[in-house]
Formats: sequence, C-alpha cells, structure tokens
Amino acid sequence: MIELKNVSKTFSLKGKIVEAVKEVNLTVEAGEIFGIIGYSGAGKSTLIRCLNFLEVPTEGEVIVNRQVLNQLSPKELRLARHKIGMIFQHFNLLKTRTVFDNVAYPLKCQKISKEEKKEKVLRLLNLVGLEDKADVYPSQLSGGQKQRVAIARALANDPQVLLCDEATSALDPQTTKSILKLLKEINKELGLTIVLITHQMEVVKEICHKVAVMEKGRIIEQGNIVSVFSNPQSEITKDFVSSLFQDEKIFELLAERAPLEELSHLEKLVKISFVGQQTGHAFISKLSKQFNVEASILFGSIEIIQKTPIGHLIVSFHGNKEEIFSAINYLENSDIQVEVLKNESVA
Ligand SMILES: Nc1ncnc2c1ncn2[C@@H]1O[C@H](COP(=O)(O)OP(=O)(O)OP(=O)(O)O)[C@@H](O)[C@H]1O
Repeated sequence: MIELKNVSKTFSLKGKIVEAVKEVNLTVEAGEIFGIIGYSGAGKSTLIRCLNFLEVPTEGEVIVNRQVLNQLSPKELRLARHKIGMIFQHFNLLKTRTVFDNVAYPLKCQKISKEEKKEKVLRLLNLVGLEDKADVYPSQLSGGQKQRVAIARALANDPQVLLCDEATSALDPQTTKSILKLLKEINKELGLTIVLITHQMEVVKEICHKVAVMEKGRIIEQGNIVSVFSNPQSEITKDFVSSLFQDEKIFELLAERAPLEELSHLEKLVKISFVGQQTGHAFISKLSKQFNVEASILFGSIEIIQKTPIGHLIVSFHGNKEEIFSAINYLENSDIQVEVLKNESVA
C-alpha cells in the first residue's frame, strides 16, 4: 500500500544543512495500523509529510497505492492526495465554519448534489459520534470532539490511507483512549490503512500492528509490535519499552528497598521478561522444585500487547551459585529473557 524507497529529506537553514530524514525504507501493508515513534527532532513529522508530498523528499521514491508520487503531475498529485487523509495535533479546523461545513469542505470540488453532500456529512458525523454537533463552531467543542471533526473531515474523500501527525498529543489520557478506539474502529470497518507518528509508547501499544523507531532521521528498528516490545534491540527502543513497563520506577523502589550491595553471596536479583500465556509464576515454582533455588517476585508488570501478555518481573534468587546458574540456564532455554541486575542497573 505504501512504500518508501531510500527516502531522504534535507533542509537548509541559515546556511546549514539539516538532514531531517535519512535513507528511510519502509513498507506499510494495506489495512495495517503502522506507528512511527521517536523523540522530538527525530524526523517523524518530516517523514509522515513525505508520505503525501507535503514535504517533497530530496531523494528517494514514495509509492502510495501503486502510484509513484514523484512521477505525478501537480494535478495528478492533487487527486492522489484526496485518497490520503491527514489529521494533526492541533486539529487545524476552520474556526469560522460550523462542524458541518468543516466536514463538507473537502467535498467542494466533488460533483455531487447538495442532498448527497448533506447525507455524506451527516453519515461521517454519525461515524465519529458527533451527529448532534453539526451546527456548532469548533470553539464550542472539547479537544476530543475537535479531533473527531478532523477525522470526519479527513474521511470525506473516502481515503485509503489516513496519516495521523501526533493526533492525540494535545489530549488528556482518557480522551486519547477514546480517539484511539475510534481510529481502531475506522481501521476495521473501513479497512483504512493508518500511519501515525507519536512520541508516546502508550499510543503504539494501544492500536499499532507494526512500529518503526526513528532516531536522527533514520529508522533504526522496525517490526510487529509484539516482537519489538518483547525483544527491543536498540538502546532507544529499550528506553521506550522500559517507559511502558515503568522499569525506571521499579528500579527506584528497588534501590530504596533492597540495595544490591546488601545482597548476600547466596542471592541474585534478576529481571525476567516473558511473552505469551506462560506466566512467570509457573516457572518460578519450578525453580524451587527442580533447582533448589528459592525465587521471590519483588516487582512485576504485565502489559497486554495485541492480545499477547508481555511481562517484566524483578525476582530475587536465593541458592548456591551453581544452582542459580542452572536455574537461569533453564529459564533462557524456555525462551524467557533473564538479565542479572548489577548495581549500575538500579542506580
Ligand atoms: N522546514 C524546516 N526547515 C529546517 N529544518 C527543519 C524543517 N522542518 C524540520 N526541520 C528539522 O528537521 C529535524 C526533524 O524535525 P521533525 O519535526 O521532523 O522531527 P520530529 O521527530 O517530528 O520532532 P517533534 O516531535 O518535536 O515534532 C529537526 O532538526 C528540525 O529542526
């Protein structure tokens, strides 16, 4: 559905070259919800704007729905853009127009009757749950309602792709959830392909099927979210995943309650990460039976990612060195990741 081939975008700013996007290769399949995550300045906005040529790449090709955007005439590009809807962090609604007129705005060039237009706008408002707000102005709406209007407007031309540029960043957590739920429903009901950029791992966790991580203009890691969340490779991805599991807070508590330097030579603190239905508990009870290692869970956090549980547990092992070593070996052979915590990991 969407393919980026070696896409780069550079800006020149006060005589300096800024490489905002560098050699990005990306494929988004039809019907997918694809998240691009990265810290501020990573190049996310520039990249998503390259997908509809709001930014024209300096190098590389952008292919959307089998059309190479680089090869289109200005008129063809305008038509192609009708099939690529976009929503923004600050909604970008027309303040002096009613909700109805905002949603109807993209239909102004379409050759459809007044009745058809009215029917379509009301259907879209119904889809986003705002059928009773047709006659009000954006200033009379909450942030979540404004974003719903923006979504209805973005769907007016029946796009195949919806681009979401930090669409929930200005919303509170509850409203964010409701907007993400709406995007999920639209993805399912209309088969719409969604590409979103965000700096919030919660957003990726909530709705994405796949995720790409961006740093300094490059995609440094990508894949389906269960594999990226359960086995992050790069430092920055590990940071994002840790933020979701609140590892930092756990380590702070750990440092307060059970300083590593106070562990006896018979104790080891480990972080266990597991995926799927296997629970940490089942393994832990096995350890005491099979290896004579007493294991106590000090902290734990489990996230359900696309219906798959992923867990992080901080466990204290008590036993002799060889037995602990065999227990860790056993866990690793059972596809459980084990990281022995050292002083610096909890400091
Ligand atoms: N029009 C522009 N002219 C010059 N430099 C730009 C322009 N747009 C973006 N940049 C630079 O490109 C880099 C990437 O910016 P971009 O906005 O794409 O990152 P981002 O990941 O979306 O960040 P944020 O989350 O803060 O919006 C930054 O260094 C930024 O200053």
